[in-house]
Amino acid sequence: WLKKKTQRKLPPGPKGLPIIGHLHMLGKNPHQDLQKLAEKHGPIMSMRFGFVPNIIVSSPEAAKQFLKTHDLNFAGRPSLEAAKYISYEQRNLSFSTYGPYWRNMRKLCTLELLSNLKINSFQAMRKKEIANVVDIIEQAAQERVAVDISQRISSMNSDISCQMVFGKKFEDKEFDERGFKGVIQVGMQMAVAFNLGDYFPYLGALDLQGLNKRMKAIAKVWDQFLEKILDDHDQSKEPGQTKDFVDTMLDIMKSGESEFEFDRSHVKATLMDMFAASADTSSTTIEWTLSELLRHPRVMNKVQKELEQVVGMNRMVEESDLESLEYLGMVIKETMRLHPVAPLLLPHLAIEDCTVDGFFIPKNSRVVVNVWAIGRDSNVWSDAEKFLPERFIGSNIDLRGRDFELLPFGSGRRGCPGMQLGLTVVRLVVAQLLHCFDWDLPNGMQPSELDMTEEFGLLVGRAKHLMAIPTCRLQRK
Ligand code: HEM
Repeated sequence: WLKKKTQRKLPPGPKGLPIIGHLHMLGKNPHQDLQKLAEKHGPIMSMRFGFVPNIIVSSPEAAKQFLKTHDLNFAGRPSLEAAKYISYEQRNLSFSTYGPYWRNMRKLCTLELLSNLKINSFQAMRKKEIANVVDIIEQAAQERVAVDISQRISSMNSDISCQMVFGKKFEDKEFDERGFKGVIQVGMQMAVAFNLGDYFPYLGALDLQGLNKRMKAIAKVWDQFLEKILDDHDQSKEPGQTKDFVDTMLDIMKSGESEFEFDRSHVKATLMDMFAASADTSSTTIEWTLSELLRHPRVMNKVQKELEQVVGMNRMVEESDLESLEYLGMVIKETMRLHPVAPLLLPHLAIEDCTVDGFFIPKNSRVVVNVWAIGRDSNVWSDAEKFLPERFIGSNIDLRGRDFELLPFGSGRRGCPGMQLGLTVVRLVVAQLLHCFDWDLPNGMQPSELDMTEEFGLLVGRAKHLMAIPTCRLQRK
């Protein structure tokens, strides 16, 4: 047994320190630090953060091994302190452990919220929300003032997600003195904060940083809000009224016919998950796309020319136009290659011991796929650091999880179930904003001067808000 054990070859990795392992090697941007380390130690790298073994995956071939060949074994999720406190003991979809509950809940969400049929049923609502933003930007265009694109897009997406998931949108004042967005942001910040308990499990219960206490407090505010939504749905039962996602979840819960445990806490965890997973992912991708377009006026003009040809200058963009906007599709792919909003995906967990590429991967290792590093790998992409949408002309490479060199939505069992919805919103908003307006950077800033610094968090967005001055392009009737 001893011989067998010592023969097991772990993936290579840097030398760690006692107790903390390799934690000291991660700075403000872990995806960038891990990329540099992988260049030295290889695409399957072994590291230890505190007491927790991690496997860092940084090439398309290696990603394929973990997310396709051995997908089933790596479909677990680690139990993180934040997931425990703000997602009802991991009853949500994103962080639930792999098993029948996760499978059934994923099926339910796909069918009741994320299928093409459901996505299309919210088309009119999206159109209205985007038209509201276009109105506001038109006003700014008349006044020749800069628009805070980051803030506008984020709040519009939050309204779109609210209506899809909760059935209506909310005013800040309906929530707490910090406002709707404010409370969500506090929760998100705590979720990504460095939590000792995630790396030294025995310390978790001691809550030395006081983080768990603060997370419990924010979870309470969330819970009251979600309870109110469930109560409102329970009370407004008018015959013939169309059912929304909350109604459907409540019906299933009350019927008692679900094949899995399903009470109020499961409903609340899932609602919150769907909201959190859908709002900021799309808006951050839109922000990066517009940033790259402002830095590359040639590309921006080309997208606008395509819009002129496909849509014409007499009307706004409709969702039915999106499939014909081929160049726009390439621009989105190129943006997601350079700026995947979840650069390390969500952490996966090895359910059993496994051998990958001759390396032994112990059970319970966390698997981190660095799709940011893969997207910028010069062995995979020529001129990897350049923004060149034309690289996709005549190429079959797609971003839906089939091609492992481009994985902004992950791949396999745990791949993003909201991809179709996300891509619809991203393409529609970018197309509409470029069709209705020309954009200039404020204060005579040159395109090459636009700051593209990233800020690492639950998602990786721009460190600074994107500001630009609009000029009306389309005469709206
Ligand atoms: C541009 C938009 C989006 C991007 C880039 C994105 C990206 C991702 C990524 C990278 C993952 C992790 C995959 C993994 O761990 O292997 C993920 C998971 C997930 N996404 Fe998205 N996403 C987007 C939009 C959405 C939307 C609109 C929803 C709808 C509610 C959604 C729901 C989810 C859920 C529930 C999971 C967890 C799946 C599971 O663990 O089974 N996402 N997404």
